[in-house]
Formats: sequence, C-alpha cells, structure tokens
Amino acid sequence: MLFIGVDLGTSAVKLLLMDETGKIEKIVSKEYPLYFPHPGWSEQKPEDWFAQTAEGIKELVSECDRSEVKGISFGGQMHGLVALDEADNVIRPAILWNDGRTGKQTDYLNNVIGKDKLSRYTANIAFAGFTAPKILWMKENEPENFARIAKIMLPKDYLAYMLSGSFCTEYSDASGMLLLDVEHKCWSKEMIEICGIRKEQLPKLYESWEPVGCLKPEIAGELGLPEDVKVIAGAGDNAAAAVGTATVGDGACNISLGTSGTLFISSNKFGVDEHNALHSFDHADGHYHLMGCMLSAASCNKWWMDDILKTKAYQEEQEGVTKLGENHVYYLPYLMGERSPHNDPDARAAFIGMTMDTTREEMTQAVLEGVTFGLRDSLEVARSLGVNPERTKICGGGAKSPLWRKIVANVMNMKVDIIESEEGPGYGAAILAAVGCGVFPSVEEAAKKLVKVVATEEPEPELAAKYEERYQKFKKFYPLLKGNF
Ligand SMILES: Nc1ncnc2c1ncn2[C@@H]1O[C@H](COP(=O)(O)OP(=O)(O)O)[C@@H](O)[C@H]1O
Ligand SMILES: O=C(CO)[C@@H](O)[C@H](O)COP(=O)(O)O
Repeated sequence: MLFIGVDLGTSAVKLLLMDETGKIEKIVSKEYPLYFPHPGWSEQKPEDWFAQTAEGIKELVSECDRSEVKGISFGGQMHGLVALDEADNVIRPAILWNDGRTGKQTDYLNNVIGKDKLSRYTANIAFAGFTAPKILWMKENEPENFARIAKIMLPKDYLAYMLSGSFCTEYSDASGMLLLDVEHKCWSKEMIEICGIRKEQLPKLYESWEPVGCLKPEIAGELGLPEDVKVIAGAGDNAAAAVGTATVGDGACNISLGTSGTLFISSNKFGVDEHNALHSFDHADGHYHLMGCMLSAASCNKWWMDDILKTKAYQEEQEGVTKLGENHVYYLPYLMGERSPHNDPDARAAFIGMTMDTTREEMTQAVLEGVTFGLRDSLEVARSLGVNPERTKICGGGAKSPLWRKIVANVMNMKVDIIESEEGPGYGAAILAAVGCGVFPSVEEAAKKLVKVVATEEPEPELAAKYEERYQKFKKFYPLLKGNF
C-alpha cells in the first residue's frame, strides 16, 4: 500500500510517497511564486498551489504501481484566507499567514471586542496573520469581493476541495482562524457574528485522520490514480510536522525551521497561555498543543544568502562559521514583523554590534543565532507556564544544516533529536493518510511506530553557557527598538 503526503509550504509544495512500513519511496518538490504587493503584505495564488500539486502528484506516482495508492493527505501552511465565489472561482489571491496588513482589524479585535472575550470564544487572541482579521480587512477594504464570498477555506483545504469536491477542514488548522472554539471543537457563533459571515460559508469540521471523500473521477483520470483513493482531512503544517516527528503525547516538543520558525509542545490537556504569546490549538492526534510562531526563520537565512550575499551555497557559507558562542554581532529576525512573542507586525530586522573587522561569516552566524534566540523567546514563555521540555525534535528546511542544529541545541540547552527525514509535514500527512485508510488504530501509535530518531545533538555545557549570556543580551534589543521601526 502507498500513501501520498502533501506539504503545502510557503516556499514550495513538497510531496512524499510512503509505504505502509513508513519507508519513503520518493519525494518531489515544486515551487510557486510568493507575492509581496506592498511592504508587509504576503500573497500566493491558490491556482498555483493546485497546479503544482497536481504536477507533483503525477511525477510522484510516475514509477510506482498506482493501484497501490490508497490515500492522500495534507499538511498546509496555516491561517491563509482562501475565498471562493458561488461558481468556485478564487475571488482574490490568498492572504497568507505572514501578511501584516491587518494591524487595524487586529487592534479592533483585541482592544474593542477584547482579549478576554476572544480567549473565551476561541482560546486565542488576534494576531495579524490569523484568518478572522483578514476577513474583517476584506469586508472593510474590498467590499465587492467580500460580498461575493460563498466559501472560506484554508490553503490545504483548497487542495482537498479541488481533489475531492468536499468542502472540509479539520480542527488543527481551523484553530488558527480565530473562528474555532478550540477547546470544544466547534465553530464559535460569536466570532462568526463579529466577522459578519454565515456558518454556511465555513467548511465542515473533521479530525485530521478522517476521510473527507475520494478523488473526483475526472481528477483521478487526470492524475492517473484509482477513483477510490481516499482523501484524508490532514492538518495545519505544524501539527502535521508534529505527527511526522512523533511529537505526540504529553510534553513532546518539535522545532520547525521552515519559512516560519515554530516551537510546538504537544499536550493531552487543553490549556491557554495567560500571556497570550503562545497559541493554544488542537493537535492532529486528537488532543491539544501550545505553539510559538516566528514569521521569519529559514527565510532570514535565505534573504541573507540569496538577496544580500548572492549565493546559493548555504553549506559552504556555513562551513566558514567556526567561532560559536564568540560572536559580537546580533541579528533581530523580524523581516516580516513578529508573531510570538511580540505580536508586532511593525517590528523590523536589524544587525547590531558590527565593528570595522566584522566578517561575512560572523554576520551569517548572527542570522542563524538571531532566529534561534527568537525561538528561545517562545521557549521562555512555555517555561514560565511550567512546561519545560528537556529535548526536542527538529524539522523543516533549516534542519538540514548541522551547524544550525548545533546552535539550536546550545541556545535552547536541550537535546535535539534528528529524525531520519526532515520532511516533517509531508511525512506526517502520509501517516495521517495511512491512519485514515485503517492501517493503524491511532495517529499516536502510527507516529511512534514509524518515526525513527537517527541521531541526537547534545548541548555542550560551556557553549550553552556562552549562548545563555548572549541570549540575555539579545532579549534587551527588541524592547529598546520597539516603536522606532
Ligand atoms: N542548509 C540550510 N540552511 C539553512 N536554511 C536552509 C537550508 N536548506 C534549506 N533551507 C531553507 O529552508 C526553507 C524551506 O524549508 P521548508 O521547511 O521546506 O519551508 P516551507 O514549509 O515554509 O516551504 C527555505 O527558506 C530554505 O532556504
Ligand atoms: O503561521 C504559521 C503557524 O502559526 C506558520 O508556521 C505557517 O503555517 C507557515 O509555515 P511554513 O511555510 O513555514 O511551513
């Protein structure tokens, strides 16, 4: 039996073919453009996602026995607003998770409706990238588009809709809309009213492992797959990555170094961060999780390498970094503003502390360190809530870098478990597909059985102590600069 896991990321869609023993048969990646039509805005075209996913699936199954493909599922970039009209046309480009245009609507939700009420209705407060403020933005700024909305969905749910015709979502991704009552797993009627929408415009809710339908016959024909291939609901990419790294059960932790950077802590009990810095969301295993999200993680390194140093040779550049813990340069990683913990769409990136003899290598190092310090901010919030994981898994494009993994282990002072494949969301999505097809009794059992830790990066006490000192200094810079960006 074969299962397809689709990771609808921000940089690309990554597709993975897995057999029932968890072996990865093939991986395919297809890029699409990311548009920044104004500073701080971030959009992609859902049509590009689907076109590239369809091409990717064809390539993925080109050499296998297609009759063995039993299920397909997804891990998708979260929070993006996809709006379709009555005829299923995409009304406007999707407004993504890292889009900062909704400052006014976010302030309205947090300060006029009020954080207490939002937290009571949804378990979260408003962040600029969440879906509800984008709906309010569209209502205010594009009333004609708003009036045309027949269906509101999240990025990966658009793929499920195009493949199966089922207008569906699931709890983990829906948690990031600020429309879901996360604790009770139902749409919040108060939030629906506040956003001026109707429940019929929202998709039907499923658990991540539940089948939502099968491939539409014409799609099956186009992809060259059997019509009985099951489409399984899937998860937000972070919950999918947690499944793909076996971050399930109470207290398990995963760090993702993708376009965004996330710290994900799985929990069997529902809980809310009283500081409102970490999100309280449903997990794809049927339970809950806390999560801190940085808007620019591996994208900081990509910007520094591709746009400034004009190189694609990440590994060669990183090989020049030899003085870990010794750097005098600091980097604030706020290229797109910041979500956790600052909730400040106006924050901006900065290099601090250069001298005449500062080198290119020190600045490269500062970028990797600055992103990691940003993630440590979220870990500090978790620690203040009494959640103190002693080890973490790691995934995402940045996890390919041995240097970055070492920096993570020492800045966090945690053991970092390295998984056989860093394709967290894609592997998690394939596991969800296998569970949905009845191969495993539960997500937790499947993940624990299939995911293999191949090595552990241990923190080194002397280096961790140096990083502790540097982190204490890093922490002081944002409050000093805040309001002046
Ligand atoms: N060796 C590396 N060091 C640092 N960053 C890397 C490395 N390899 C890939 N990346 C970065 O990882 C990111 C892609 O990671 P991925 O998890 O696929 O992101 P997304 O899901 O957001 O598309 C890109 O920004 C890419 O530049
Ligand atoms: O906004 C969040 C999580 O709350 C991001 O993590 C997005 O889900 C995008 O993820 P990547 O493209 O970085 O995987």
